[in-house]
Amino acid sequence: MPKRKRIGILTSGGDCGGLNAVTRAVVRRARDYDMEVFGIKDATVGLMARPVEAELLDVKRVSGILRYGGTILGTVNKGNPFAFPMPDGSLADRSAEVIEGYHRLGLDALIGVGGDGSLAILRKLALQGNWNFVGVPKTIDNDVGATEYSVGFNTALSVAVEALDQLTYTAISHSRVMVMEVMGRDAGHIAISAGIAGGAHVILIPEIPYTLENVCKKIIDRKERGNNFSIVVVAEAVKTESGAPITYTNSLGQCLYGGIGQYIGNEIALRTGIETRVMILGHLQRGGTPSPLDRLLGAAFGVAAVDLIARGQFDCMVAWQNRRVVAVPLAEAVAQYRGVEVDGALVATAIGLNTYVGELDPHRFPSPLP
Ligand SMILES: Nc1ncnc2c1ncn2[C@@H]1O[C@H](COP(=O)(O)OP(=O)(O)OP(=O)(O)O)[C@@H](O)[C@H]1O
Ligand SMILES: O=P(O)(O)OC[C@H]1O[C@](O)(CO)[C@@H](O)[C@@H]1O
Ligand SMILES: [Mg+2]
Repeated sequence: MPKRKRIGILTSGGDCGGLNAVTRAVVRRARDYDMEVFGIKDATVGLMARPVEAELLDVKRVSGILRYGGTILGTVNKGNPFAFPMPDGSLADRSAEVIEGYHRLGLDALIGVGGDGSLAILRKLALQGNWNFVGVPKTIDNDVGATEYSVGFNTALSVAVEALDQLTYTAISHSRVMVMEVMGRDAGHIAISAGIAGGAHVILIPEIPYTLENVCKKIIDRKERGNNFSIVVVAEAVKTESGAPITYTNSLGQCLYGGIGQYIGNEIALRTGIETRVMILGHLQRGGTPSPLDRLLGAAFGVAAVDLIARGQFDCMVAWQNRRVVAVPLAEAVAQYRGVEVDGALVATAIGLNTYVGELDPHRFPSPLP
């Protein structure tokens, strides 16, 4: 009897809604091809461990998990195997151990569910180690190239909009400005989408420069027109007006985003005299019940990823384009960082709503229409 094909699946980078929907779909689809599936624990960390940390997944094991937040497989967003932090503080190239982990497990192919950072690392490992690799894009940041949507973005967006709705009530009751800082790493996708859907009056994203003068002018104009409150959404990677990034280093020496909301809030209060409060939405955006759309996307991507393996199509990523799942070369997906399109429909929509989104050509009259 021919040996059953053995495939692995791992999730890497920050967790997000919909990861378990991918895992479940992979296991269910693999059954159709009589492939066995190993779930690798904590991404490259599981492949580096000896014995390799992985569990055989069957349909029963993944039953019901599409409702759960997080990932049953565990994940990492630190410890790049090409520059792995060692106990003595040095960085070591441990890629060979990770590569060997794939072969020790006897895999015929691997599905890596990751964001831009993870997919770039996994592709490098795959090329170096002769892995048969298929990528699935996931990240709340929605910044993976070549796909309109990544798994997890929609859940984060729902959380952010719900938060904005709640902040609006308290802003109105107290006649305040509320500033909400959202995640997104170096892109403003969560901010622009949540800002529009949550009715924000100012949306600041890293892709568009702004002036504090015009942020405050918008808020004062609203007050003069009888609006006692304003809502500001700011993406974590927005810089100060003079272009300085705001990050902090925690006690483990990790450099993280966080704090631009406070900077913007302080400046608004100082310049307008209006009481202002700031909220950092933080990791709430990553968790919680996956939205229906992320479950759908995760399911479609999981099924398609196994189909690609069955067809022997590797070094590619499943992507959502024009209402379909397609396979794109992984090189293409990781080559282009996908920020918010300054000339795109969402920025045009925000401008059409008279939202301040930064300093764009005042003579342009953009429309969401092409
Ligand atoms: N073992 C690992 N596997 C993959 N990426 C890792 C690993 N360890 C550390 N990283 C780092 O994590 C970063 C992942 O970047 P990032 O946090 O953007 O994650 P991602 O995969 O893009 O997903 P997300 O953006 O949703 O967290 C990479 O830049 C890489 O340096
Ligand atoms: O979980 P950590 O390490 O704090 O990472 C936070 C980062 O991860 C993300 O949630 C996903 O990339 C970013 O939006 C955020 O900057
Ligand atoms: Mg990323």
